[in-house]
Amino acid sequence: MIAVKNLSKVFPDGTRALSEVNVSIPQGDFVAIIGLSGAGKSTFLRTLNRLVEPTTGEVWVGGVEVTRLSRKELQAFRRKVGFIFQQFNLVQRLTVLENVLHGRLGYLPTWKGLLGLYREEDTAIALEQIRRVGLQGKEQARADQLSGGQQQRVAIARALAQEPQLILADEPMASLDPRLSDVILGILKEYNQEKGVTVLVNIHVLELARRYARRILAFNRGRLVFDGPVEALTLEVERMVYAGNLEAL
Ligand SMILES: Nc1ncnc2c1ncn2[C@@H]1O[C@H](COP(=O)(O)OP(=O)(O)OP(=O)(O)O)[C@@H](O)[C@H]1O
Repeated sequence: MIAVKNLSKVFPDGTRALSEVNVSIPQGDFVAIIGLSGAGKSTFLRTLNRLVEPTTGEVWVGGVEVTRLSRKELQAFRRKVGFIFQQFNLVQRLTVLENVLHGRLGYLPTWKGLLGLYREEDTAIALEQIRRVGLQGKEQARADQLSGGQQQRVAIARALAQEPQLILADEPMASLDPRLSDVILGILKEYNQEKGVTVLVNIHVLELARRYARRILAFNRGRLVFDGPVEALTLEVERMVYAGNLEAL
């Protein structure tokens, strides 16, 4: 369960990216976050694990007040949150397996992580996630030898290897061929259904949001303007979400 209360973010240059956002999301939901470019989608997602520090308000995840955690506690919390970036964020010179094993670092003492002293169990989990994303046989390939779609699948496998309670994905298809969107969202959806792990994903293509999500959060200029099941996303609501820039659809 995620609960966000009166969340606002004003960046140091004065840009107000989020205004008084209130929302609660039950465990196991699959949520698409939509809105025009600059609406605050990415900022919202990042405040949930404090990659962006909120200016005011509270974020609760699974009964923990994330906004009150110390640096050390935050580190432990992030172990349970898989974050998938638009630009993959892999270590290019390392292999697929080594990158996915990084998802296990939070489970090891730092010195063992630095020396790459993973347990058998960590390797088994990493290999299982590599299979899940369909990259078996590529374990020893270097990340920089892979296509963009394959690299994003490695990034997803790394996030899943964390055995996360929550997955946050910031437009994970945005830098890929549109035909790969179904592959990426399909993997996240399957994991969500199988494990009951909550997934929040920023999607700017409305049709994809409709197809995969159970619930939609829509932002417009930093305000949450719609929060409901996908069936309630009528044309009227769409107009409000994309107000002032309908041609962007
Ligand atoms: N570090 C920052 N400093 C100042 N302003 C920022 C910063 N990051 C984001 N913003 C601004 O905050 C607002 C919300 O940005 P955000 O990236 O959350 O939007 P978005 O909906 O994710 O857009 P996109 O779909 O283009 O990624 C925008 O006006 C953006 O320019």
